[in-house]
Amino acid sequence: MDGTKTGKYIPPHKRAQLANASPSDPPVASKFEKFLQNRNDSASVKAESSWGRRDRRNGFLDSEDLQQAELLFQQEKHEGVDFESYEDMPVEISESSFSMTNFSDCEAHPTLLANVRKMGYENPTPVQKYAIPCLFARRDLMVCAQTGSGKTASYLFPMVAKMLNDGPPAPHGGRGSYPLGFVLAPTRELSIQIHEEALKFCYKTGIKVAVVYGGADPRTQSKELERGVDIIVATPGRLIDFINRGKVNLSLTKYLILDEADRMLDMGFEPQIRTILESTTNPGKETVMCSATFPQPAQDLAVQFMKNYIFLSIGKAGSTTVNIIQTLYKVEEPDKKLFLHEKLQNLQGLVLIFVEMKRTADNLEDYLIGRGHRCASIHGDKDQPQREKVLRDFKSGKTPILVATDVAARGLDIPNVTNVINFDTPNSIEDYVHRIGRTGRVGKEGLAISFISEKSKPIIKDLYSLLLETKQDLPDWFDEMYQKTVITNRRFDYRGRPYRNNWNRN
Ligand SMILES: Nc1ncnc2c1ncn2[C@@H]1O[C@H](COP(=O)(O)OP(=O)(O)OP(=O)(O)O)[C@@H](O)[C@H]1O
Repeated sequence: MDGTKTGKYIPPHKRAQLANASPSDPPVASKFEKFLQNRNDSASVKAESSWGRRDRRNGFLDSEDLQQAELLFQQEKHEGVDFESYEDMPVEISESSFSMTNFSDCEAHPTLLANVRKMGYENPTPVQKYAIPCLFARRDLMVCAQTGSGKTASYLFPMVAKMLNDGPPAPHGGRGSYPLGFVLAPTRELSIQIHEEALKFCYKTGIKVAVVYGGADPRTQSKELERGVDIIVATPGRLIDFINRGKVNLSLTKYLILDEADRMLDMGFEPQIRTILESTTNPGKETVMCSATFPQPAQDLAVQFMKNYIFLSIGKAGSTTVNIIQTLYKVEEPDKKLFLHEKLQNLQGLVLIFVEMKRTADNLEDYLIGRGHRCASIHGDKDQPQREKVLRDFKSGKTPILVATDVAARGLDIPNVTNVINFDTPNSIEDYVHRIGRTGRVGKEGLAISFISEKSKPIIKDLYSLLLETKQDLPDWFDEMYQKTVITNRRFDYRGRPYRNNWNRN
């Protein structure tokens, strides 16, 4: 062993450096001790599981991760959480033998259970009660459960628990990261949020989590990957980038999770997802796909990547929670801005306004600021630091009104969003469900307002069914609009009679 007078090991790449050290440099031993001292000051915490032992820092944990998790624990506020409304929801599960009542019912490491308590989770939510035991049984799972019902924990908790129970894998000898698990999400902001959740579940366990997404400096992300990461949260494009550059290798990956799976499998993302899933070669891999909406074409595609999977649906698939009051206003396009300005006078709390185009987001932001509102906007043309700042200011209430395109429609969990406004109606009912799901989360109440105009036609039929199903009040004018749309859409056979199929569908 090459070492110093004190017998301490010096890695080869440091030896030349030390040989050239100037006389004013402190002696090697004190330099090393200083390093240890600093490390002990900032991260004197050792991992509480066998995952720490293989750590290059002799089991000491990454101080930044610890500090971030501690900060996140402090921000946890679960007062007012009321899952009663979820309790009598119909549960559809393809195999009925899986359910649990408490987090401690399953074989979970004490550190993980302590983390769950620190997060303020007293009992599992309905989706967690069914999904967690399925995943402990090492089955593939397709989950469809309402927005804000706790799907993130339903896959993170069992993944971390199984990793802790199995212990770290044998050293692979390769360069870069060989993650045991990954979570893919469609937007950068959602990846950041899932990473923060994962940091809390992994607190003090020694399991290293990282997030990689587009728009951020790839060098910082790359350095982190080089040091070795156990769970990667990622947007698909950036992950593929790192796979191609040899920074990530998925040959050991066992836990494959697609959040917002229907979005990930639609035309925009499907080729990237295929590339990623096909580079996972571990025969023991387990796949989870989840979303609040899972239309049949997406399910048909999802099954291509799953084996012997369980299907779990809580509440009516693709529907919204009854905690959201949905209100419609008939407003013609030129009047929408003024109408919005007036509506905003009476709304409290955080208000999220959805528009269809980036340009509209900018225009509307300017208009509302001009009218004295504290407002910002978020969309795909803003650079990433700007996007993150805008979201931080919104969450903190500094700018309580946020105009957004669909980049903010899925997954974002922002407490106190009391109102969602569809300034422009979305193109599909799935987008509508995700958008309004930014309010009324974890059993809280929320209000969703939609401006309906001539341009809303493509969604009228599905919206009508959804509103009926969720027992919302339907204004007469909307009923008429629906009837008209149905009649216009009816097709006729050569004798001028409507097709039977259309009659049934309508
Ligand atoms: N068991 C629990 N007890 C209390 N709060 C919980 C529990 N599980 C999750 N939560 C909280 O519920 C909120 C919503 O959870 P989450 O974001 O996972 O919902 P989701 O189902 O993924 O929603 P979406 O479909 O919109 O992505 C989060 O703030 C989370 O911390």
